Amino acid sequence: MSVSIDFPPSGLTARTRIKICGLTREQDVDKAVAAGADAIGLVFYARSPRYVSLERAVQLVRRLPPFVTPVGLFVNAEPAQIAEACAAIPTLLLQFHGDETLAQCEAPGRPYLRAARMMPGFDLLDFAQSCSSAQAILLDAHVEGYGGGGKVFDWSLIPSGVSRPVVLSGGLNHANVIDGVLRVRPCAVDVSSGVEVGKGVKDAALMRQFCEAVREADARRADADSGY
Ligand SMILES: O=C(O)c1ccccc1N[C@@H]1O[C@H](COP(=O)(O)O)[C@@H](O)[C@H]1O
Repeated sequence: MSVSIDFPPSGLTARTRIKICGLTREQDVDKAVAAGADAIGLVFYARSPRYVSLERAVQLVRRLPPFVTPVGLFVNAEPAQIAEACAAIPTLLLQFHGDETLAQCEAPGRPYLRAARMMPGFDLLDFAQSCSSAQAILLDAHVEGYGGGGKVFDWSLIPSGVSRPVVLSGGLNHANVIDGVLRVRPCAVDVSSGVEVGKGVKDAALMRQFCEAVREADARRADADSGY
C-alpha cells in the first residue's frame, strides 16, 4: 500500500528547524544542542574532511537528548554501509547528497532528505516530483566534491510550487540566514561551514548566533504573516 504524507504548507510551519552538520567532536555536539539545534549531521562520506566513522558517530549520538535528531549524510554509499549505520543508530534520518536513484534512497526504508545541487538550468520542480517519498528536498549549492563548500547559491533559482518541503542550505551563516528564511521560507535550514573555525570543528558562539538569527527570522516572519 502506498502512503502519501500530507505536509503543512510552509506558511503554517511553527518554527524553522535547525540542522547543524559535520560534527566530529563530543563538545561540539553538546554546544550545538545547547545553542538550539533540532538535528545534527554526521558525515559518512569518506572523502569529506568532516568524515566520522560509525563507531565515532555512535559515541556522538549518545550525547543527544530526546527530540534532537541524528542525520546520516551519505554520498553514493554502498547499501551495506547505510544498513550498518541504520542498525547501529536506530533513530538515524538519512541524507542522500550524491547521485543516488529514488530506489537507492528508498531501499533502507528510513525517512530521508534528498539533496538537490542547485545551479542555473536545474529543474527543481521535476526533481522534487521524482523524489516524492523524500521527507524534504535539501537545497545546496552545486560545488565540486558534492557539498559542504560554504557556497551560497542564487535563491531566485527556487521556483514556487515545489512539491516537497525544502531545507535551505549552502553557505549559510548568522549574517545571511535571516534573509534566507524570509525569502525562501524553508521548513528547516542546514549549516556546516558557517559555524566552523576549522573543518569539522564547530564554534559555540557561531552556532549560538546562527540559532538566534533563525529565531529572529521566525519572529519577523510571524509578524509579516499576521500583518504587523
Ligand atoms: O560537509 C561535508 O563535508 C559534505 C560533504 C559532501 C556532501 C555534503 C556535505 N555537507 C553538506 O553540504 C551542505 C552545505 O554545507 P555548507 O554550510 O555550505 O558548508 C550541508 O547540507 C552539509 O550537510
